[in-house]
Amino acid sequence: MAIPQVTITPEHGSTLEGPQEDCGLIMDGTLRRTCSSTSISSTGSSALESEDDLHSDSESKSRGIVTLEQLGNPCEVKQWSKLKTFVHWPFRSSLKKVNWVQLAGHKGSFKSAEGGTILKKLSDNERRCFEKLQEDSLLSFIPQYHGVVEKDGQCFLHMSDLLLPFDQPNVMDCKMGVRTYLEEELVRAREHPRPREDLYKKMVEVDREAPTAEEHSQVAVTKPRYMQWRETLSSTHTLGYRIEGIKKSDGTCRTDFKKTRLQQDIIKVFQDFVGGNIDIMQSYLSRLAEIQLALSKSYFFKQHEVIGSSLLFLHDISGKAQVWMIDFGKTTALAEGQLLHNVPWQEGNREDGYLWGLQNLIHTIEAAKESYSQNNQTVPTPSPDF
Ligand SMILES: Nc1ncnc2c1ncn2[C@@H]1O[C@H](COP(=O)(O)OP(=O)(O)OP(=O)(O)O)[C@@H](O)[C@H]1O
Ligand SMILES: O=P(O)(O)O[C@@H]1[C@H](O)[C@H](O)[C@@H](OP(=O)(O)O)[C@H](OP(=O)(O)O)[C@H]1O
Repeated sequence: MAIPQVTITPEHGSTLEGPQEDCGLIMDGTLRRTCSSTSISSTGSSALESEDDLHSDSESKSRGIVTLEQLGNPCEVKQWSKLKTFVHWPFRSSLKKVNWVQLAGHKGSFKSAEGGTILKKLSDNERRCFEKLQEDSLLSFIPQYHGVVEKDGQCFLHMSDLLLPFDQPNVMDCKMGVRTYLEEELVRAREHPRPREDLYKKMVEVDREAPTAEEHSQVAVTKPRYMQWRETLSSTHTLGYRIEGIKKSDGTCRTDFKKTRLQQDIIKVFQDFVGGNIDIMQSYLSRLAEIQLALSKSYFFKQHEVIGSSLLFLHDISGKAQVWMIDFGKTTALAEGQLLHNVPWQEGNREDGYLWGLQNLIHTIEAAKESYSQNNQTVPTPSPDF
């Protein structure tokens, strides 16, 4: 059976503000990570699966509202702890389509499953993280994990859909840390540079002057070079986090944050995201404080270089607001030692600046809350008696 294709469609009523990226494209459903291509050597702690397998110039990123095809039957869902081997997923031939929001990541990575769950293309590295996290203090802050399912040689991580409890959710993806590439990607690019034309194109789309003369002549840049450029252009370097995308309940979605770097600009974006709702800002702050506490207790966190992971913010009109930790595809175990996550990165120390970024993110939201309250203080109406 052919792998179902995923189609991105603009949701009814969506308006495209500013330079939108990709909202409304037909996605290439080609599987990037198959069971075989994702297997990492048994000795490997490496999160860097063969770079050639992991990307192709024809693939692109998902930015917005997607329609997921629905696979499977909830009866087959098994708890991860009971799962000894991959579950063979009972794909059905009649597939329903489900509207969903995917603000970042690779196109075609997700499928919908029944019972409020989703399937994400397997990366063995992410699977290992989910398995280890089942025993960790971070468990309450990650999607519920139901194991790996397999069909026709293609494997998926099965997890809860965090959008499910929300009615027309507002969603924001914040990529955490001061660095978005693994140290091993850097080493590899140095040893075997593989300049990429697609990354060059993405770079000149934003800034024609960004590539060096050599890169211009090659019409290509290496991935670490591209990733470092993205980090300095956005707030990743200066604040330790960056906004990747926002989808609001009115259907609008924005992913044009590549140049959003200054705290004052992020504050405006955040205030707009929450519609100036102070209670929601406070709920987000409380949840981030809980995450901060859980991180301080987490054995997993101390032991892993957390790269490219995001905090997913969700709220809706009912006032419900949650933050979840997602995307452990590039979260890599240390062979020895522990990380602090709040000291500067120098090549070799594997620090990722996650905690520093989280602290800055909390400060930014506090500042957003304060400035909103100051600017919108209700002046008491003078009593007619005076
Ligand atoms: N469990 C979930 N529930 C709801 N939405 C999710 C969930 N996991 C991911 N998403 C959505 O999908 C998007 C991409 O997720 P994720 O970062 O895990 O994908 P990825 O392909 O690993 O990304 P990247 O290529 O940047 O590493 C998120 O921004 C979010 O909108
Ligand atoms: O956000 P942009 O500007 O589109 O750039 C992409 C982004 O940094 C992704 O995180 C990265 O995937 P990984 O995190 O999986 O490395 C991807 O690399 P890729 O093209 O090699 O997939 C980049 O192209």
